[in-house]
Amino acid sequence: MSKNAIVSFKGNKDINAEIALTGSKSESNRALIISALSGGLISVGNLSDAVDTVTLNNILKAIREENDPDTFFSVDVGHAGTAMRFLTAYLTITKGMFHLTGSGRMKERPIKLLVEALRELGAEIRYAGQEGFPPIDISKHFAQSSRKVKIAGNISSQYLSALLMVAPSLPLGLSLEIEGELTSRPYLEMTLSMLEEAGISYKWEGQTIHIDHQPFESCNLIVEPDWSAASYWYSIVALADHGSISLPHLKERSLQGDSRIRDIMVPFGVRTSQTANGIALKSGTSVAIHEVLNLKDCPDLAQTIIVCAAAKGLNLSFTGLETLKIKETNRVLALQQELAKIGVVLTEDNEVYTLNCKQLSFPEKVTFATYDDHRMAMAFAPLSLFIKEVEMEDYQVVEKSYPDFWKDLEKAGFTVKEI
Ligand SMILES: O=C(O)C1=C[C@@H](OP(=O)(O)O)[C@@H](O)[C@H](O)C1
Ligand SMILES: C=C(OP(=O)(O)O)C(=O)O
Repeated sequence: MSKNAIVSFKGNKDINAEIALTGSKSESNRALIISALSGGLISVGNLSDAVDTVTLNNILKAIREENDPDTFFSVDVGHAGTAMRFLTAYLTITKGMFHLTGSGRMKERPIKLLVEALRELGAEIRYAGQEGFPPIDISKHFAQSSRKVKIAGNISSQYLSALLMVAPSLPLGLSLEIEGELTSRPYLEMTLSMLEEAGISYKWEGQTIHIDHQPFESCNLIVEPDWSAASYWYSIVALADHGSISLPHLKERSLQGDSRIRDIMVPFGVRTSQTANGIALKSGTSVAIHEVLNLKDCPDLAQTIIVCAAAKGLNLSFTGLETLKIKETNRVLALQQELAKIGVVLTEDNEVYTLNCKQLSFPEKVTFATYDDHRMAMAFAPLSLFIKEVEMEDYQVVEKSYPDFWKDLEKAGFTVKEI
């Protein structure tokens, strides 16, 4: 049974705290797959506490412990998109027969392009439900028939990352041609950097990435703290009267594209400095933003930035939000519905999304729905700096990527009471 919580902030809006963020969910899930592919040669440090990572880790362990290739294995990833996509490719080349499924929402998140690419390489995969969507059945037979595969880049970079991680283990290697524009590019670059750290060489020529069949090298993949989680602290500092937050171990130069939050938040009045121990955020002066913000490279920051801009009454425009519709929920619709509760309208016109904050107002109490989406809860929580009582529905939803989010808010002076 899901539970709600009342989130509030009393006193002056002066915030001062040190917050130790959990490891990046994206880096962790790649590290787990790469380690599994290396046959244990590669170890992983500072793994994320995210439920998505715990789920993937448990699945990989259970598969490793089962050594009868004729056992039919049923695997449930819950809400974890990367786990679904990465496992689809990983299980294709793993001995055994697998039924791969997930939550109700996962069955609405497309997987067709990845399945088609794997079939082209020689995989036998069947849809066990609706064509193009999980659940899928993966047979034990895989004989690579081709090295080349083409895939559209505009739906999800996770398909490409999934293919690239298994590439060194494919007998013929892989030449992956990206068709059209590429969404979430930093995530693809993260995959290649982590493969490189694991001893894998690649060539990126024009639209094609080539990886030959090659062995992994022994190493320890250390996961950095999660920059997407850091984004909620940027929002809090941007909305507080005075904010000073230190985030240990976070590095400005990061594999994570969401580290762009640092530059995006400068005009929102948040200054970042590198310290001996990590980074420090401080509130400063805001400046007007005239350009349209393109979030194609960092879709997971969209909710943080849009809600923060709305609360500041900024009529900003955004592009690059198309993939938000196929994430944990239709995030565009969810934002529209919840922003309406503070009088803000988010319109969509030909892939340009614009905030209209003319009627912005903060009622004494607002109940926000979270749509099974951790980022809805975390993006709207900072509004408790303006709204006396924020009731957050199904507040534990944050555990997907940042289980300690509410505890950390309490450290910074917020009150979080389960009801
Ligand atoms: O590869 C990854 O770790 C991720 C890629 C992105 O997805 P898309 O490539 O589907 O945009 C991002 O939204 C997701 O949270 C994590
Ligand atoms: C989209 C996300 O995750 P996934 O696609 O891995 O479910 C997210 O964490 O915002």
